[in-house]
Parts: sequence; C-alpha cells; structure tokens
Amino acid sequence: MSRALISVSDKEGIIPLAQAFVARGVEVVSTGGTYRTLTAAGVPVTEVAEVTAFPEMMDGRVKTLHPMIHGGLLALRDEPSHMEAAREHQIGMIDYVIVNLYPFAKTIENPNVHLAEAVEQIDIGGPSMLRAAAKNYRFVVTVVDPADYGLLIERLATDAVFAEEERFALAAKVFRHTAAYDARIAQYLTEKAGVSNPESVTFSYELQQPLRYGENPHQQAAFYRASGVLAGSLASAKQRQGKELSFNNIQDAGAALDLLTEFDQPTVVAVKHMNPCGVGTGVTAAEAFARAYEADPVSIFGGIVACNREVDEATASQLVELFLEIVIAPTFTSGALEILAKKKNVRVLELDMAERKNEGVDLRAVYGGLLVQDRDARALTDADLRVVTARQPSEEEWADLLFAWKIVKHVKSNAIVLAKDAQTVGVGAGQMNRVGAARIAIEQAGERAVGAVLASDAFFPMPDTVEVAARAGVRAIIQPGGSIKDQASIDLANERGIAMVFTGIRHFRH
Ligand SMILES: NC(=O)c1ncn([C@@H]2O[C@H](COP(=O)(O)O)[C@@H](O)[C@H]2O)c1NC=O
Repeated sequence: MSRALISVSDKEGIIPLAQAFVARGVEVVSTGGTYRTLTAAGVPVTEVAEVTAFPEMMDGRVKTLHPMIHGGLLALRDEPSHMEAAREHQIGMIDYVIVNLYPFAKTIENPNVHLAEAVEQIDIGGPSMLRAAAKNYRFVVTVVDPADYGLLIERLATDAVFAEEERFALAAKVFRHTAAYDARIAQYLTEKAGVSNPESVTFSYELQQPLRYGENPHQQAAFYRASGVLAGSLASAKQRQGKELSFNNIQDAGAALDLLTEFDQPTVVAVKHMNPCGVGTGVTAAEAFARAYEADPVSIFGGIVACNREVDEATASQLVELFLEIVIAPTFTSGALEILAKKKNVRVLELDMAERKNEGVDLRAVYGGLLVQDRDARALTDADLRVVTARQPSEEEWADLLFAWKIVKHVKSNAIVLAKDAQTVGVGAGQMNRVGAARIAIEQAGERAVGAVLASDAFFPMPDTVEVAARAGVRAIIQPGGSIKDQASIDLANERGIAMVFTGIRHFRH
C-alpha cells in the first residue's frame, strides 16, 4: 500500500486532497494539527506519532524528525542495501509528501513581533521532509504549493502515475521554496544581529508576472516582487484598464513613484525613460497636471503620468487629450474612469503611494556581480542649507529651489533642473558633462529660464554652469558644493547677482 505524509500549516484545500488519496487506496499519515483537521472531516488518517512510536514533543519542535519518517522518504527503492535496512528496522516507504511550512514571512510582517515569536515560526521538520523527499524525487512525489493540489487530485483520480520529469520539476520547486524560506530567515536574523555587508547575501523575490519581453523584444523578462506584497509598491497596484504592463513601463512607473513620494502637496510627475520630463505642483490635481504638461508638452508624449491625488473628471479630460502609456493615482472618480476608458490602451493604475516608504536596499546587477546599497533616502533639512552668495534667495526663489532640489535627485546624472513657480521648465538628464546638462535644460526652458532657479545633483567642477545659467537669466542656484573650485563659482554668482545655496548633499543617480 502506498503512503502519503501530509503535514501542513495552512490547512486550506487539504481535505479533498486527503480524500483523493484515500479513494486511491493510499494511506494518509499526518502530524497533530493536520491529523485533527482530517479526522474531524471523517478522513481516515494515521498519526505520525504512531509511525514513529514517539509522541510529538517540545511544543511541536520535534514531530517528524525520526528515522521512521526520514528512512521512508530517503530510501532508494532500487538500492538493495537501502531496502534491506528499511526491512530490518521496519521502516515503511512514503511515496507522497504534502507539506507547507510555518508562516515565518507572514509573522515578521508585524513590525512589533518579538524575536522569540519569529524564531518559533522557523520550521525545521517541514523543510527537512521536503528536502529529503525532493532529493529522492525518483521515487517520491513532493508537493509544497497548494496550487498543485488540483493536479494531484486529478492524477489520483485517473492513473496516479507521475512521470520522472514531473517529479523532478516538483522537486526543483521544493528547493526554490525552501531556499526562499531560508533566505527570508537569514535576512531577518542578519538584520537583527546588526551585520552589515555579510559574507553572502540571498534575496528572495516572488513572480509577480511574466512579461512579454524585456527592454527590447528579443530579451526575455519577468517581474518579481519582494517577498509578500509591499504596500505602495507597483506589485500592489490595481490595474483598472489598459494593456499589460511592460518591462520599460514598470521601470518608468517606479521612477515616477519614487519622485512623487517627495511631495505632500498635489503634484503630478510625467516620466520618460526613467527621467522626469515635467513636474508640477498645484492646489488641485488638475492644476498640477496642467503645470506638468506645460513643462514640456513634447516629451510627455508616450510618457507615464503619476499623480498623488484622486484623478477627477477635470484632470482625466486633460489626460485623454494625450498619448500616454500609464496613468497612476491613489484613486480615480468613476467619472474620470469613464473618460479614461475612451483610451482603451492606456494603463490606469490605482496605487496608494502614501504607503510607499523610501527604505530598504537598492540592487544593481553588473556582469558577474551585484551592487547593493541603501536607497537614496537622505532628505534635506534646514540645517543642511547654506547661502554662500551675497544675495539671499527671495521667498519665491526659496520655494522654487526646494522644489527643484527634490526633482534633480531623481534625474539621471549629470542632472540639471530649471524650475519656476512650482513647475519644471527645463531638465538636462544623463549628460557626460555638467555644463552640457545645463545647456539642454536652458534650451528647453527658452524664455522661461529668465527668473528661474537651477538645481544641480552634484557640485560644479568649474564655474561654466554658473556662466551659462547667468546668461540665460537664472536667478538662484542650489547645488551640493564641495568642489575645490567652489570659490570661482561663488565669485561668478556674486558678480551676476545670482543667489547660490549649498546643501552639502550629493544625489548622483547613474
Ligand atoms: N518539528 C517537526 O518535526 C515538524 N514536522 C513537521 N512540522 C511542521 O508542522 C506543520 C504541521 O503541523 P500540524 O499538522 O501539527 O498543524 C507543518 O508546517 C510542518 O512543516 C514540524 N514543525 C517544525 O519544525
């Protein structure tokens, strides 16, 4: 007679599966809680304690860790010495293993959970059985994912035959599962132990969705989310309409959201190729959008628009006038959704960006390696600000400087942002020299550069950026400072009547 060992923390869906085993003439063996669930449902089950002739003990820390179990999982059925050992010790074979583990990840989602409570949720016996059974995939069918119960039930109802490739695939899934489970534990304990730059790192991500392709059609790609679903992350967004998100959409939307979280007042961000092309702040979402649009009515074409307030009919009417890839907002009025529905392809995402936290790690893959750093979460405080010129910025200039500083942090380096009246008027992104970025931003601003402010993500290595800014009519500059040639830039700013503020903070973004 075949035997199935069922030991599950999440009991959902387990009764029909156990019934399918019984109907097939397979004996079901279970641990305490699972045994009680199945018995209560009238399914005949043998308790593990009966098989091991040992009671479950130490608050369940020891239940299945026994040769009567592990021998039955690991014995090579085609190796006579293994089978002889099994006979000698009266170890019965186990042919199916259905296990899901203690909910460690769920437990640590609670920020107030005590270490002891989290540690108690580290499953020991479950992974041991899964690994043993998966190692012996030639003889054992191992199911860790409740999504596979259906397949198992169906197969038990027909021929109960599993091809070796199927058992192998299930085994690989088991090792992915236990690896991710252990990665989460290692990450949590490493954090608790206060270890930085550990000798090895394992990050665990779960498939959110396969993507049609990557950055280009010939590149295969998929989107993985951080373990669980982080509030405010794209994985938690609700898509109300439109085509499936693409690889580039996800990157651009992420960039738009990162920038948007800098702002509390109603703000709209338009992003193209990971850079903001227009940002506007206003009293209402519609006003903020109008400013973001006017900032650069050309580049917004085919862009991503993110708004940190509900999108109403007035805003939606402006949005549908354009070709956009994505519109993101915390909510949309039903009228706004009706208006947006006229543009079937535009992806409309509802996402509570207020929940988004600028914390955690920033991972960048390089050939043969991975760079790991903290996210750039350094916010500007009053104490950071130092006016280095004779002229102080006016009140309006201060507002524009702080506005532009929030944005330049999210523009690829070398980055220059020109802003005026709560609106970007020029963005110079990703240039190989700083004055080149300034020239692009100034050219884009045109007449609007007169009276605008300029923000730079890093210091001026020479005064040429001040020179081009002054010629264009820029009135105030914000930059980190720290160049050995700072004084030359300050002198030139004084000569041209420009107010200049140092922040002492660099915001490179490569
Ligand atoms: N200690 C053991 O021997 C052991 N054997 C199985 N478990 C786990 O116990 C859980 C099921 O327990 P129960 O059937 O008592 O509700 C499963 O998540 C399983 O992975 C164990 N628990 C933890 O390590």
